Amino acid sequence: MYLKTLQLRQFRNYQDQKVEFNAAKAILVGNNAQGKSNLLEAVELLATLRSHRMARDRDLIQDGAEFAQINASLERDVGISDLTLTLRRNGRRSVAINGEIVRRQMDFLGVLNAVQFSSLDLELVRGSPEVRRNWLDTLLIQLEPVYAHILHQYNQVLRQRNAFLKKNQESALALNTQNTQLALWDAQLATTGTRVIRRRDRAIQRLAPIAAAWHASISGSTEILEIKYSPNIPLEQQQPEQVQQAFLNKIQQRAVAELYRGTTLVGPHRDEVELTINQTPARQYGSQGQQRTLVLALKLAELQLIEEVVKEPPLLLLDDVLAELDPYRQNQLLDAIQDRFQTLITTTHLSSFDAQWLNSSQILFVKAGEISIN
Ligand SMILES: Nc1ncnc2c1ncn2[C@@H]1O[C@H](COP(=O)(O)OP(=O)(O)OP(=O)(O)O)[C@@H](O)[C@H]1O
Repeated sequence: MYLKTLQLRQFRNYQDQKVEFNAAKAILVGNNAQGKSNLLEAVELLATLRSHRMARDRDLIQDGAEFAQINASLERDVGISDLTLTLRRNGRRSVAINGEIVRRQMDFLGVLNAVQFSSLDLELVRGSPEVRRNWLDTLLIQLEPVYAHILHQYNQVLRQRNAFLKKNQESALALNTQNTQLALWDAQLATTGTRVIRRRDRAIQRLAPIAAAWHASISGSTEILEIKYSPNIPLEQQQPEQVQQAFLNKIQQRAVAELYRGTTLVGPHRDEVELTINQTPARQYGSQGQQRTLVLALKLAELQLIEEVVKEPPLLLLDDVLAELDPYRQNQLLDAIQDRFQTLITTTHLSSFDAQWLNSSQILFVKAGEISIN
């Protein structure tokens, strides 16, 4: 797939800016805080309707404006699509394809695919389990757009169940585990949660061998990367009914603690994705360089897996990471990309690129929310 044009209106520090991409690689160069990452964030939003910066919609809208709009023209094997995402201060969003409003967001997801790689991704190794869950969820949204709906349903049930537990936490009418209202929430939590768990499991099963192969190739086979999905609900059985039963059993076991703490302690909101290198947890393993190798392997695996599933190469968004990789890892990445994946790269200095790369790239200068070609 190929992003031909991108237009940003009242988005972050862009007033109204249109960019036409004319090469498989575009390098966005500029000082800090000029709007380079903002542009990549706009593409990421079109791909996933999420921002890895965890921004709220009102942060994405230009200060003082009521709405922001991102518009893109995307070429795929099936033809050209025109994508529009409108963000409003009240949080309401609308999406359109070829000028027609799309009612369900999941019908918009999956048109544009992109893998984002920024220095924040080192948090995949060092950060909390929530960082890894968000990463996996964002990947899944692109592999199976219906997952966005499934996850939304689970989170809704979780919020309502939590509110119920909280409300009754100190109630004089001590809530007991036989409560019928609670039993209804339990059943819904188990049904929606099972859908989340099974999809996360399938995605990791497909991603893990690809990431391990990349990691072996970059590390010269001296290190073995293992990625293991470690669900909060035991997943020995694969059938949905069995997973649901295991879910309900675990709720029973933790019932007293849940009532006491007034919150849901069981479910995929407590899952972990374990990353180990040579059987040692990656966060404890080795240097920053080795942790970067791991993240690079994950990103290359994401690219490959999305390409396998959607049958077209996704875009790659490299936010200020190339300079952080040593020349060997840079070359691994550049070799893998070649001209197959359209790549948008941000940097503060063109000096970190080799001449061949510079010659084959479109160079765009970013200054205070404006983009120029020289
Ligand atoms: N909602 C907003 N309205 C107006 N300006 C905004 C908004 N959100 C962010 N900005 C501005 O965008 C700029 C940050 O841009 P961005 O994060 O893209 O930086 P960058 O060019 O990638 O630089 P760096 O190399 O530091 O990452 C800041 O000047 C910030 O004030």
